[in-house]
Amino acid sequence: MMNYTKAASSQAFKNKKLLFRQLFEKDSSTYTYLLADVAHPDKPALLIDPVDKTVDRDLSLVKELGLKLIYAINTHVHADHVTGTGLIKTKVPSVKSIISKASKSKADLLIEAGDKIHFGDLFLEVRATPGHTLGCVTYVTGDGSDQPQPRMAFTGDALLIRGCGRTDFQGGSAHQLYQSVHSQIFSLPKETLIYPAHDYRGFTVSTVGEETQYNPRLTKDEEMFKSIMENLNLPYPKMIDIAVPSNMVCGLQDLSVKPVDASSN
Ligand SMILES: N[C@@H](CCC(=O)N[C@@H](CSS)C(=O)NCC(=O)O)C(=O)O
Ligand SMILES: [Fe+2]
Repeated sequence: MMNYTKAASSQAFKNKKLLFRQLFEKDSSTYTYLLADVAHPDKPALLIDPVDKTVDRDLSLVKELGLKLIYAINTHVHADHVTGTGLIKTKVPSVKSIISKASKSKADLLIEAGDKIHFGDLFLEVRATPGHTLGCVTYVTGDGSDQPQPRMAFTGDALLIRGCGRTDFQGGSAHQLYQSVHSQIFSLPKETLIYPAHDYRGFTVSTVGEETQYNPRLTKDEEMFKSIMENLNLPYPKMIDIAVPSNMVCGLQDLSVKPVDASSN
């Protein structure tokens, strides 16, 4: 009894380090995620997939919670909305923008599979999950007894709840997406929480266990998956011609401030 109580309270303490908020932008049905290590004196924080339209809301929340925003991160070059990462840098210049090297975009830090993004004593691990776009990555909270449990996977558009990202533009490939999800996401522990970049039906969170059992696309074999993806017949995102070129430069195309190119540092 004593041991159980001690173990349970110690686990709860470990989880208390992480402040987590799921935020929503309604026009593009995009989720932005705020994470911070609130046990660290600086309360360092990061935002995953902020949207330009909701940057002021997100920065107000960061301020109200007494956090120090250090990173503004994208899972991929979005096609349906303009990222807020560049705009955030114009308002909080110390923030570093992050995107994958494989996206061929500009940002302060260009990350690759296996990289770790540290904020305080917590970190995100980078997993390459191409297929929706060539440069898609999934960010997974750290593995280890001092990291939040269960782990959380921020899958961008690679894996959506009971769905997945389309594969018909931006270097998309159904074969690649199938392999990415199975090898990099479905291989995580069943209790891992899935937090996607979008939901169009009101879902907020899933788990690896749920998606391996109920995802109507990714539970099929690869040939069936490819056939499903070829027949989605989705209209192109309304903003694609504005969003993609803009997101290649952190959403700053129409502003005078340009982001720093990490490769020139
Ligand atoms: N109607 C929306 C775009 C909807 C869309 O294409 N969503 C993408 C993710 S944003 S790149 C997607 O992959 N959807 C998969 C699906 O099965 O819905 C707009 O015009 O912006
Ligand atoms: Fe996308």
